[in-house]
Amino acid sequence: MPMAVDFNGRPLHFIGVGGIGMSALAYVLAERQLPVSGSDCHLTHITRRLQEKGVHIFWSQEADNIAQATQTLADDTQVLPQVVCSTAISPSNPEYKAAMDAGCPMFHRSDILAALMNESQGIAIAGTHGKTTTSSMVGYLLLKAGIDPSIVIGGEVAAWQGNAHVGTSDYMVAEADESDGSLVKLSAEIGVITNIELDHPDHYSTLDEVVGIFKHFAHQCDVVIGSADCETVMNQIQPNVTYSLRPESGADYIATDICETSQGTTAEIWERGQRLGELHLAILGRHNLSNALAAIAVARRLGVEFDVISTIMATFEGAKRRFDHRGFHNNILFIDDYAHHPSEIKVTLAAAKVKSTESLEGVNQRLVVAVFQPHRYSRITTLLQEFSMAFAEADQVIVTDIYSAGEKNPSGITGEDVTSAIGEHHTQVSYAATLDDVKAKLAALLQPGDLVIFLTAGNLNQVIPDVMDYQAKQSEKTALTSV
Ligand SMILES: CC(=O)N[C@H]1[C@@H](OP(=O)(O)OP(=O)(O)OC[C@H]2O[C@@H](n3ccc(=O)[nH]c3=O)[C@H](O)[C@@H]2O)O[C@H](CO)[C@@H](O)[C@@H]1O[C@H](C)C(=O)O
Ligand SMILES: Nc1ncnc2c1ncn2[C@@H]1O[C@H](COP(=O)(O)OP(=O)(O)OP(=O)(O)O)[C@@H](O)[C@H]1O
Ligand SMILES: C[C@H](N)C(=O)O
Repeated sequence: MPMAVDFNGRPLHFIGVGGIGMSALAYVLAERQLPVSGSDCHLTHITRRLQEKGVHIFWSQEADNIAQATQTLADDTQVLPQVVCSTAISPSNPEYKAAMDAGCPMFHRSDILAALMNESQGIAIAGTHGKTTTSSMVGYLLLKAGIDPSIVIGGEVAAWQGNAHVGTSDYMVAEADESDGSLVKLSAEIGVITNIELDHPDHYSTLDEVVGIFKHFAHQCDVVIGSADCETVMNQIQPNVTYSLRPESGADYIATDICETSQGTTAEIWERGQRLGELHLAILGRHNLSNALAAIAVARRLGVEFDVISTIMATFEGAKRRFDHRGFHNNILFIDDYAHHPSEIKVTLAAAKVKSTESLEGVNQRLVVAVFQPHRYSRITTLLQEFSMAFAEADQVIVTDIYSAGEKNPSGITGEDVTSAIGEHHTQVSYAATLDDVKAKLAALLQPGDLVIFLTAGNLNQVIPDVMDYQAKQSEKTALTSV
């Protein structure tokens, strides 16, 4: 029987504490005044936020951190920390090895999440795509509706200034990640499954293996809410409650009269054949209307009236890096999006196309320029054909080299291979290997009126401030010369 996590005062030490999932858990436990420490090979605003919460952050990741994280009690008793690891931490990591050698109780991130969920009324949001967005919507909806759940998700939301919130109710809204198979450790009163596809060939060889994990998770949920627009969810999971963008689906929750504009999406929402009312979303994309239907189904299960739901959802601004408006300079709109799978790229470029219909004074043509940073050699190698056909809605495509995400590259695949594959189906595609090459290419390419969307789960979005700054200067030059 694996050792239970001790939340009664024994120290916890997170290796990879800056991770988007790890940091959310560290935040919640630090908020509970537990002794929490951690290390990460990258110190960011996320580790700084933890430090402000009282988490002891080590400046580097090394074996000695374990001894330093060990507490010495009054009678000189040494209390070894409970060590929590991200999947990103390999067994060769020096701090991991030191913890093992010292005999520390070892846990995975998912063990901590499962323990927190087990002591809560758990609402777990799973699915290959849309977990962060949907869990953000559910958290926001319940928070603003006065239910005040705790929230631990894989993205940052302005409403709670980050990826975690400690609520006053027994409810906990959690993003349930399937990427490493640890989803099977989670159980919940309500489970949501948005869709099921192969996205992590680093862990799964076939779609069937992915389905098996979701089935295991679904059996551990009292109620499963699933998308009727995903055949695999419907055929393999048979959710108790369904939602769909297709009225003919017969789903429990459907959206009709869908109207997408550059300012947002409206739809009529129905619950088991009864009209609930009109929904307006400020965030674009049919995929986000689908995510919103899942959130509505959760809120209705908790007894929230639809007029409250629609009022709150109209003010939801989304999660960072998900169709995230970064700025508007020289009549060019800059959007940052986390899409890193062909299905995600398709739905996001469709939303970008709608956004580009927004009329701009003095501009008669608006091009969608997609800058794509392929993510994980394993994903690109396995899904290259699907990636090659995912960019039809973009007018121009720039492809960078592949973001490794810590992976090795046994197939030797490169960003140039991705560029060539997309080029089989798209005439306006080019390669910009490095972030500096991207800046140079955009300086030459972008025109007033363009909408440039950065598709990245890696570090490509680091270029956005410089690119916007360049365009702002261009705008000033134009203004001066036109005087
Ligand atoms: C690897 C993994 O399982 N990552 C998943 C996990 O986050 P977390 O466990 O926090 O992982 P990280 O965000 O990837 O962040 C990992 C952190 O670990 C540091 N590091 C990494 C290596 C090392 O040697 N030393 C070291 O310190 C590194 O700097 C980073 O801050 O849970 C999140 C919430 O569900 C997922 O979104 C996330 O990405 C899944 C896959 C996806 O969405 O598909
Ligand atoms: N329901 C959906 N179907 C398809 N794509 C979606 C959906 N929702 C969001 N996306 C796209 O996927 C990207 C990632 O969304 P999000 O972070 O919410 O999903 P996730 O499941 O947490 O992702 P991951 O686990 O891969 O990090 C978004 O930026 C958007 O491009
Ligand atoms: C983006 C996703 N977290 C991955 O690591 O593949």
